[in-house]
Amino acid sequence: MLKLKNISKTYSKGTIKAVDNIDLDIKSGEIFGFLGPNGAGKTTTIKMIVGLLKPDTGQVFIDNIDVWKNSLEAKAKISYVPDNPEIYDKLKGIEYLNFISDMYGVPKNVREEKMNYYSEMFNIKEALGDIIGSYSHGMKQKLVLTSALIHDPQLFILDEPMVGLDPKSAFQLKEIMRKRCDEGKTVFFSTHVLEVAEKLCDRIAIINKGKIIAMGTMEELRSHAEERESLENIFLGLTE
Ligand SMILES: Nc1ncnc2c1ncn2[C@@H]1O[C@H](COP(=O)(O)OP(=O)(O)OP(=O)(O)O)[C@@H](O)[C@H]1O
Repeated sequence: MLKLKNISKTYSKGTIKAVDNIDLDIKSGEIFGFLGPNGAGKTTTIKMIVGLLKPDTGQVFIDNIDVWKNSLEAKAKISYVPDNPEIYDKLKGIEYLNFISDMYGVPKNVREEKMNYYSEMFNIKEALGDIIGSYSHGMKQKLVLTSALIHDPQLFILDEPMVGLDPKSAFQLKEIMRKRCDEGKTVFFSTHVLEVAEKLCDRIAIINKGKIIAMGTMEELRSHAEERESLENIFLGLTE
């Protein structure tokens, strides 16, 4: 469903190598966690996947479509929730949801059903008539999550999704992620919360200094880590 082939990205005229020749192959129905310390290259990788940053080298395929050659076709299959919900402060919540639904061509009856369902679940339904500028950080994040789920993407990409969510919303989001994968859809997310990755993910990749240094199921990661048991220990051992 998602394939990265030898992608690299440098910043500051090549002086900072943020992502260094990485490969990933994520299947439909997988929930895949992308872990790494601060500055490891997670956000840069995600931005290359969703078409916001052009890789210096390499290719990204979503459902066998090259993101940088057929970007509209590829983007129609995904939703992206960034780590910082910077959205149009002057719009009302409902206007933003309709705008995103229009972009994805979601029919009126379908969008209404999804908007109701997710905005009720995330407890923001009452606020949809207010302008986004009046929302808290968590409410903006929940609005972005709602908007990202309206067109029922085949690939759901989230950058640090648990940050800023209250425990109930974080629980609900984890349930949504798991359910989507059970339906054969794919979830790719970055996180610093190792317990979430450990409990939720089918597979995990650990990135450090732009390179993938470990990848596999929890079992596979454990088998390479001798007596180290928790993901926290494996992570600390690999990235120290
Ligand atoms: N716009 C930019 N200009 C220059 N350097 C950048 C830029 N964006 C990121 N970097 C650098 O690229 C490297 C990777 O950054 P990136 O944001 O991808 O890491 P990250 O794993 O998402 O980190 P964090 O967990 O702190 O969000 C870091 O060294 C960072 O300082």
